[in-house]
Amino acid sequence: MALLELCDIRVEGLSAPRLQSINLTLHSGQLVGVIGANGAGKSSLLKTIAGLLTPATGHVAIDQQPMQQMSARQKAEVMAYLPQREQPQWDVSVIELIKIGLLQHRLSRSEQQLRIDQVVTECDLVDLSARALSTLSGGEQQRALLARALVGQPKLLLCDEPTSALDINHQLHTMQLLQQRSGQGQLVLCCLHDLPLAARFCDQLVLLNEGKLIDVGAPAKVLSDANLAQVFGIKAQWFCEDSGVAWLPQPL
Ligand SMILES: Nc1ncnc2c1ncn2[C@@H]1O[C@H](COP(=O)(O)OP(=O)(O)OP(=O)(O)O)[C@@H](O)[C@H]1O
Repeated sequence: MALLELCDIRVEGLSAPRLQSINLTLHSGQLVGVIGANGAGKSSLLKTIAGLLTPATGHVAIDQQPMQQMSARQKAEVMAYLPQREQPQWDVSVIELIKIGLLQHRLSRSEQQLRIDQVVTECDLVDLSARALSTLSGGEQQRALLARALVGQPKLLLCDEPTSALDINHQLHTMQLLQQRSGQGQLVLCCLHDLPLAARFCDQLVLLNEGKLIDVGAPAKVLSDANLAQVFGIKAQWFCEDSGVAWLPQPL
């Protein structure tokens, strides 16, 4: 059964629609990469699913339930959203930030502590947990914000460029973590600019261009020569091993 359904979504922009004619059905237990050039509509798609942008037409359903009919608590229980950029409003500590991710969840104190300890370890925050957010580097803040999104173990996890500020070790670790979460049954949807990373870790890719859905499917299918040329204006040589994927991109 589909966890997420988008039906004929259109989101208006200033001079052109940010999203148009988007139809998409995704199932639980998948890590899905959203790819496309700057301005393609990736963040707009995640914001629409998160309920932060209201479509002019169409609807979003999560677990068969139209999102417009869901209360704030229901939404918080079922999904978490990691924005592309977030300037934390309060200079809380890492632990206090992570606890915000549990506010709408009814859990015992011991279960809360278990979940917090788990994400602190998973996001490599053990030595940073008492630090105020303002004292962290950009990548450390990104890991703290990811921990806040992970801690509620939502059915639907929306991550907008979760690896953009991370060093290579933390990029790999974060993608493995997201893959692990999808393996446990969550649907993880994440915007990525790093196409080899997307090809290596994602079960499916969603390719957007100028607000339209161009292709959906396995990375090998979506990262075709024709799609790379049309959307990014590049050609690429790919090197695929069991241990990973690399590429040599060139402008057309
Ligand atoms: N607040 C806004 N109001 C109007 N238009 C917007 C707004 N934010 C973004 N847009 C426009 O919507 C389109 C899609 O933007 P979006 O941020 O979704 O792209 P993106 O694929 O996430 O890009 P990037 O890779 O640069 O993050 C772009 O044309 C952008 O200029």
